[in-house]
Amino acid sequence: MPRPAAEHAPGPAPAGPFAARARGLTKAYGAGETTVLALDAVDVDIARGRFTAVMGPSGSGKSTLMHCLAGLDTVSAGRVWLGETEITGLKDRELTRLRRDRVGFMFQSFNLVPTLNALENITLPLDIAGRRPDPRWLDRVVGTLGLRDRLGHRPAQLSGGQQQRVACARALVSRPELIFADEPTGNLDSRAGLEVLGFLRGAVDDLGQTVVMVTHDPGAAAHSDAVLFLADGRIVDRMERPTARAVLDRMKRLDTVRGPSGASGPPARGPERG
Ligand SMILES: Nc1ncnc2c1ncn2[C@@H]1O[C@H](COP(=O)(O)OP(=O)(O)OP(=O)(O)O)[C@@H](O)[C@H]1O
Repeated sequence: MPRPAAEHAPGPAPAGPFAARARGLTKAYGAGETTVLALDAVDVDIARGRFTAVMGPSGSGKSTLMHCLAGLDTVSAGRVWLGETEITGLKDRELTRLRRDRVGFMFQSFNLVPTLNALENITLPLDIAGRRPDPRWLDRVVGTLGLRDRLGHRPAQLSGGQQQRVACARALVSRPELIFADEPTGNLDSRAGLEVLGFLRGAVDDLGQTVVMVTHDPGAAAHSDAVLFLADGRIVDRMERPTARAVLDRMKRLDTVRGPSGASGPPARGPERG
């Protein structure tokens, strides 16, 4: 097993245009016989300015990977960098600041504040940080997401798709280096889901953002530039320029190899690159 993060002095990131990186990332939950190894020495590079999807069977470690890369969860061993900054070993306060300044989050439940209107929800993370939004960027995000005429509405007055777009704008407004989206289309009908995927795609293509999206949906993954496949806490494959068909086929093979018990995964193919 790699050395625990606490034994490393934070160091510079391995070279490369990466928004996030991990080496030997290991996460175990529980202790003794009930230990669950959610991530098993994962090496991963998240390329800057690209849309990466993370797929895998239920329990394969997708959310854990995202949470550890985003500094929302501690690691059991290994090292994680956000941009050039190693986050393993950072103190809570430094980590909170780094997350606030450099990472945006979108979750399946949109986590909008019901008593605030759309604009207030969008700017809330900046308000909390005591920062003012850049008006030109805010205008561009709101325009790109088609929210201009909805800014005064409260969440209850918006459709599911519009609420998710507000959550998307909130993730974008601080111009984060990296946006993590956990099943962002999970609660939406297919039309609204497509809309949100289109906006995430646009955030990458038009606004130059980096997006990492966890999804179960091959159709959603097909909007990404590359898909990482997880099984039993390991990255077992990746696919460039995915199509829904190819992703579906790959997922079926993953499920077949794992078998119904999920006890054995396909052989790991070594460190993930680029
Ligand atoms: N807080 C926790 N305590 C104990 N075990 C946990 C905890 N969180 C996750 N796990 C376990 O770690 C493993 C990976 O969980 P994770 O949520 O990352 O999987 P996932 O691929 O995102 O699953 P799903 O697709 O079902 O959301 C699972 O076996 C899960 O039961």
